[in-house]
Amino acid sequence: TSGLDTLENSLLADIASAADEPAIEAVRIAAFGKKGTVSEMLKTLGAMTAEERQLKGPVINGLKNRVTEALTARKAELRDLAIAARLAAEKVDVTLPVRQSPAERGRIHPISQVIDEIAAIFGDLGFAIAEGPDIETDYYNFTALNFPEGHPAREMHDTFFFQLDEKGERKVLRTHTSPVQIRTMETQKPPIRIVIPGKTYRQDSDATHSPMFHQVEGLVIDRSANVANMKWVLEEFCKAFFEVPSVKMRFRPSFFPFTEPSLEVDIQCDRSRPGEVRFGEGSDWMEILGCGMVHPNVLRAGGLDPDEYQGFAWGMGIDRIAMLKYGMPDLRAFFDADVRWLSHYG
Ligand SMILES: Cc1ccc(OCc2nc(C(=O)N[C@H]3CCS(=O)(=O)C3)cs2)cc1
Repeated sequence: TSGLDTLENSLLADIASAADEPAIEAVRIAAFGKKGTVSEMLKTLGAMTAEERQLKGPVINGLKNRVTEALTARKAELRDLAIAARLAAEKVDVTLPVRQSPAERGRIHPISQVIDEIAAIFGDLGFAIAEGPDIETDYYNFTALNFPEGHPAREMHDTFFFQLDEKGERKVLRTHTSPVQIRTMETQKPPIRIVIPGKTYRQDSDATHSPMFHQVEGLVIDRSANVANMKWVLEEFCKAFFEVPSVKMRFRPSFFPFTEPSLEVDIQCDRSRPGEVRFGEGSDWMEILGCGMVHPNVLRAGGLDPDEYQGFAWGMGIDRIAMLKYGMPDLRAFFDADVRWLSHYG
């Protein structure tokens, strides 16, 4: 039976040296598969005489049992080794400090940053923040602001109109934040000093115009507010916002239905370096806002007597100013909600 011993020793050696589960499975197949060495051995029992089988049977079965036992034990050992290896590989050290990857931190949108800055500057000048509805009536958005019937701004090419509502009222997406000033005059006794940041909507869309954009308007109403006061307030704002000790401003005559006189304001800037704008210096001019003395019809629409009260107002587009301040090429990037872009400016 030396042949049997040799076979058993070589199988046990193969089992012991099987390094992983596929290897031990290969040994099992070599021993107990269809053409397996042990399977073949067991088949020879069938062809033996009764006496022969009596003799060899227990020897072959003994070999089969010992090899099977060794296989099972080694399989279990290899399984445990594989599990231990995975546990080691996938170990997570929960005591490690949190990774501060930038993407995980939220960002304040540049427009919101600019609104906050502007609100803070006027807050320091004694202004309150006022807000109002984005969906406005035709009355508050146009009529109360002295827009005559048939004024082009009332047309569809400029303004988003809603279907007539159940009361036959024409609703619009507000084209400026001015309706809020009317609503404030109706509800608050002068003196009034408010700024109104907010979303405004126009049928406009190209590299420098988005159908939804942001404005900050302001209103001062009391018994003596005049153009000189207006110029001072606007100059203080520009110095603070553009962070310069002095700024040259140019007031050009203009026209708006809700102010008389109306002015447009440029500030001095230097655009000699391509793609860069510096304020408070240079020989170039940049328009940044419009302003004027509140028209008497508008005071009346707010329920005030023009012989008793007067005031001034202004309006500026934030998106453009933010672009200037942060040096952004295209307005549309503001609304793409591209995290990489936002985190660059956040
Ligand atoms: C009751 C009331 C009375 C007066 C008012 O005057 C608001 C004003 N706005 C402007 C102005 O030039 N605005 C534009 C600047 C760029 S923009 O974003 O397109 C809007 C001038 S005076 C507002 C409300």
